[in-house]
Amino acid sequence: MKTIIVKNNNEGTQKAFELIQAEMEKGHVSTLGLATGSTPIPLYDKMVASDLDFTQLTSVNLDEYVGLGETDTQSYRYFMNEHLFSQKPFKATYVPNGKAVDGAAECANYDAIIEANPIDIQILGIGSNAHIGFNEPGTPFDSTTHEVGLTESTIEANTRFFDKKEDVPTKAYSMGIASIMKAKKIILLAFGEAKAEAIKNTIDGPVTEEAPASILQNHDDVIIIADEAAAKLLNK
Ligand SMILES: N[C@@H]1[C@@H](O)[C@H](O)[C@@H](COP(=O)(O)O)O[C@@H]1O
Repeated sequence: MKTIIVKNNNEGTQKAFELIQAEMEKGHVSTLGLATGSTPIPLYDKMVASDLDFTQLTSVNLDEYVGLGETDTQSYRYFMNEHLFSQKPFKATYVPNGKAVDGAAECANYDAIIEANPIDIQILGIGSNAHIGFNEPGTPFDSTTHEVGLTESTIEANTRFFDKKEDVPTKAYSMGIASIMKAKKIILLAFGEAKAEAIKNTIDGPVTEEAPASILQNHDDVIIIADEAAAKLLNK
């Protein structure tokens, strides 16, 4: 696990962009694993502003709210279309279908998509309880795509994107931890003090299902880019 501590979000975003660009220039990227949340927005802005060509690449996103579809402005599909895909076309883009009628079939279908499109670089944010994707504390490390009941703290944290808390979906489909771990390279971004405890548990803590991101200690190509605020509790 490599940790890069940067001054701020701007510097961290630039680093992440350069890493992606370098891998693309080496011809190492066919599939990008993408994340939502506010953290990667500046990275997507940079990708949009760049002259990188994604038309030969496939993207696979981590998660989607159960019940929300492409036209719902809070869906992760809408988010990705808005921030990236409508401006930088990809060959194919995958996000779990929140409107699927048969949840189990949707999860199996998404696993098949991940299998057919091995992820070369996975971008991750992190929840304040160290969740990755929507894999909340307690999620088995051997999980594949599954339906998740969101924790109160995650619902609370995501309320800012909705008019009111009651509008936040209580369930989501998420790529599992085992699937995330199969990505060849993982870049996790963490900015701001609200992520400090999660980053400490991820890097310095034991590998435990109580801190889902701690499993990344067992992956051989993980780069954590944290700003000083998110890194402030780390052992020196
Ligand atoms: N499912 C997403 C995660 O993928 C994301 O990492 C997290 C943190 O979001 P933010 O980057 O806005 O802090 O939010 C949601 O829970």
